Amino acid sequence: MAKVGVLLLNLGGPERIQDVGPFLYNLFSDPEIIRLPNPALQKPLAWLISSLRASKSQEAYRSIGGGSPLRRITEQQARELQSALRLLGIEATSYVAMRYWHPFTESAVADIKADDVDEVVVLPLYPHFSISTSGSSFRELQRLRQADPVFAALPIRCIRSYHDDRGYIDAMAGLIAREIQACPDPDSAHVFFSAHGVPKSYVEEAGDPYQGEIETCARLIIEKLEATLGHSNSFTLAYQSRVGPVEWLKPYTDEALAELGRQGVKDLVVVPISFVSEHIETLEEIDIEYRKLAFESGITNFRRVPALDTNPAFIQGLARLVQQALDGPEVNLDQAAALPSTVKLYPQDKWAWGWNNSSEVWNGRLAMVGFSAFLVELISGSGPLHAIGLL
Ligand SMILES: C=CC1=C(C)c2cc3[nH]c(cc4nc(cc5[nH]c(cc1n2)c(C)c5CCC(=O)O)C(CCC(=O)O)=C4C)c(C)c3C=C
Ligand SMILES: [Fe+2]
Ligand SMILES: [Fe+2]
Repeated sequence: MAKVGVLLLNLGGPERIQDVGPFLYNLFSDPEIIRLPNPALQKPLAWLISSLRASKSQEAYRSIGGGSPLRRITEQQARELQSALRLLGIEATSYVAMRYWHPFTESAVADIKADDVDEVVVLPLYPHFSISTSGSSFRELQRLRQADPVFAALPIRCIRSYHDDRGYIDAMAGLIAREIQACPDPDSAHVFFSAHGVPKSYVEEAGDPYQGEIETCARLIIEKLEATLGHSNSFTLAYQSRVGPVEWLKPYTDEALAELGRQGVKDLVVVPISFVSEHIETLEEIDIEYRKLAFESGITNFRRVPALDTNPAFIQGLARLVQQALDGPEVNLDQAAALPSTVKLYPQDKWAWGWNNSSEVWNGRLAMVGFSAFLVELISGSGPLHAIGLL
């Protein structure tokens, strides 16, 4: 029987307070997270942003016990999935590959090679594809495959996303239905989907399918809820966890909560939709920050639906996805990371006079260089602005 390696992809999280700075540096070093026109600026800017953000992030991780539970939960999911697959008669071993913290993707690949597996199924723990999450991990794996002929020779089947998969949708609807039924008047409970946001330009310029997949998923969950409960609940979809000054997908969760409060909504069932594990954004941002905001806005009953974690229906659904992938054709990493070909990835490099795409790009590049030099001078305390007395 073939030995199957199931490679679970996730983001990773700092396990101790002292890991927060280096974890943030790894995250912001990724061009799929901050898209800069000039790669030479990536590392200095990552250092700068991680240094500036570290204390705020550390405070958030302190409030949930001093570190992220993501590794522990992902490893539990991996063990349970492995058992479910073995019950289906598949000789599977699961491996965890985190993008920005331990266990890193390289170490998962080293384990796969050491175990002599015959083929690999790549399964992101992100049901919805985004350039910034599954896309980034697929590309990281592609780099490792290109550098390693032994890994490159292994047949690979990638699962790109499963936002509309029955197993996943039904597991989510099951958890949400329990919270709706616990409300004093289940018919009038308002279902509030809060998805992790991404910058709007990812969707509108780079063609990230993320927003479309989130919207489809929310609709399918609502349909399943109606079929299960026999009544329809009103719902909102909003986006949380915005970072930085650019515009992200809207509506923003905080603004949408305040609006529902103004409209007189009292019972709210909050669904963390893009996350399959508890982590900082559910335990701190939703449970502490948004709960407080909701109460201040007049919402009196704030029920947060738990993340799927090792929910048996969810794990069964993942096992079926792996089984289907094994029965289907090979899907390589390029196919899994592909975006629609008609979209603008980066504006053209060609120089042209006038107020056009090219001049906008060059203005942006010059502004970025100037801004970075300014920040470096601000931190180092010396440079041309100090020399002429402006700083
Ligand atoms: C669907 C899930 C996620 C998307 C999409 C996503 C995009 C994205 N995230 C940042 C910035 C940060 N993310 C951070 C942590 C973090 N993000 C996700 C998931 C998605 N991110 C997870 C699972 C985690 C780990 C949480 C944990 O428990 O440790 C952080 C660090 C935490 C903080 O300081 O807030 C940052 C920063 C961007 C910029 C982005 C899209 C471009
Ligand atoms: Fe994130
Ligand atoms: Fe956050």
